[in-house]
Amino acid sequence: MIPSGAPIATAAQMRAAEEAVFASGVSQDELMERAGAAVAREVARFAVGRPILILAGPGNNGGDAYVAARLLHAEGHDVILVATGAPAPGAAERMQALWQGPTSSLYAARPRPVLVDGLFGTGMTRPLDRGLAAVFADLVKQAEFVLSIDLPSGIDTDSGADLGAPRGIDVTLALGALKPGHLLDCGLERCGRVLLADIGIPVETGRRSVARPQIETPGVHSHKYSRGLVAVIEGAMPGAARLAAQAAMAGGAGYVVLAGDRPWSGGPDALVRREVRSAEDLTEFLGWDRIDAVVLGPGLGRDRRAEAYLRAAFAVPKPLVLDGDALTLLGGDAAAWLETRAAPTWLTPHSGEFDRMFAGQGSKIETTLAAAAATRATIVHKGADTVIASPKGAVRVLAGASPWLSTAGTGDVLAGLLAAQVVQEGKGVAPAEAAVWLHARAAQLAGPALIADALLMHIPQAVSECL
Ligand SMILES: NC(=O)C1=CN([C@@H]2O[C@H](COP(=O)(O)OP(=O)(O)OC[C@H]3O[C@@H](n4cnc5c(N)ncnc54)[C@H](OP(=O)(O)O)[C@@H]3O)[C@@H](O)[C@H]2O)[C@@H](O)CC1
Ligand SMILES: Nc1ncnc2c1ncn2[C@@H]1O[C@H](COP(=O)(O)OP(=O)(O)O)[C@@H](O)[C@H]1O
Ligand SMILES: [K+]
Repeated sequence: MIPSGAPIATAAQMRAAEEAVFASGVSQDELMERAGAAVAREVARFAVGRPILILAGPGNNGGDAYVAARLLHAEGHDVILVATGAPAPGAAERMQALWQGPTSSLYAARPRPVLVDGLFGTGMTRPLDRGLAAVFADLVKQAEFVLSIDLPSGIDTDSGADLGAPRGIDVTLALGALKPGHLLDCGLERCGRVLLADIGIPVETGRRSVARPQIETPGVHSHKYSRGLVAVIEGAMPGAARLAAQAAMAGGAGYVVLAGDRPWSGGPDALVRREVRSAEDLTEFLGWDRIDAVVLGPGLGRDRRAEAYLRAAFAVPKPLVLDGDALTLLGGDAAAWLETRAAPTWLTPHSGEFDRMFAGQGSKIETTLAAAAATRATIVHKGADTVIASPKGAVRVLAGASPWLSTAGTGDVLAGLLAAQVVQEGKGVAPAEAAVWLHARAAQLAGPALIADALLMHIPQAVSECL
């Protein structure tokens, strides 16, 4: 579990925020005392009297560990400290000097029921030494409860890449802000439950974890058109567009039209069908001024007709949600295509589609931000770590959604939900954040072994939790 609506800061942003705190007159020792006290509080809560082993590395993460050890020891806990190297001069060294309890060397350390990992935090620069990684993993395996200070040692702060972190950490206590490493890639599965400690470091950032949205109940003056009309375009695999259309309905659009030429008798009667057989038909239909947003791509196909539909949709100055095959058709030319658009666009690629469209290096947050800037579109880069990025640099991340979402059609549901939020919420990351939250919540309500169709019936419950 990840705290929602919390700031996300890189190692460099964290360092800058700490520097600002020091400049305001707070000493490094004072900040470390706060961090260590936050750690001691959580460890005491979870240890409930069991013996504690604390690992302290050579940097400030180790400094936090020395403070926590001292405070826990002073409270009467049974604490043994393992120092993995002499601390660098500065606050960490001073905190080490204040530790007066029992100390063990790493290789002589015996496992204890409670383990505190203060080896490395935001200063991890390279993979863990193999010997250290093995001992650390063994101590984790044999502990009953493990808490990592700030980040699991062996997770890259900015990307979540695996630098040798063990499995089995129960709680990670993030200090001051979440880091990308709590949310992305391997970090997502190694942190356990993430808690956030406020240690008085204000972090100014437009990057946050996804939060539950606020959704307006329709008012007395609302009517179906004022709540927004979503047009979903059918293609070669019509089931995908049907899922998107039904998700748009459940997500609160006032009117949903499914445009295509496939017979379908099974859908809700409230879903309006419009016959569209060709790109000319589509252009004519999309000229209807009642349409507030268009969804194109789920099950579209990649043939000539699909490409002609894509051109027709691009020519219309309406908010556009592009998913699935539409993204594959754009491919590496996405930025050039999107340059031609005046109305806002949302792209919802999974990582395969994203990689076909964009090159780029760095964390999932950095590559998604770069793609948003290049295309001037808001991008929902899906996966177990879903990253939303806007061209203006806003970022939202949702990590830890139900892994049962990894089944065909759930992305189509997200595209429809997104369009429903676009017609209600407007621009940028807000509708994407709302859609991603509703999608994840519906998946949680649907439970294990869900299929995409089952998500649909749980969307209203998810919406009701946002009113
Ligand atoms: N700033 C503050 O006052 C506050 C900071 N806070 C705390 O500080 C943490 C950040 O501290 P930090 O910057 O000192 O980095 P940290 O993670 O302890 O490690 C750096 C040391 O590890 C070394 N090293 C790196 N990778 C390695 C590897 N694989 N294997 C072996 N060695 C490796 C690296 O060596 P180098 O790369 O320089 O060779 C360096 O010696 C942060 O997460 C939070 O817990 C809070 O107390 C609030 C106040
Ligand atoms: N392991 C996972 N954990 C959490 N969410 C996942 C996981 N795998 C996929 N998802 C989510 O499921 C959806 C799948 O979308 P997509 O791959 O486009 O499927 P489709 O095209 O079949 O509809 C996305 O919202 C994605 O974020
Ligand atoms: K750590």
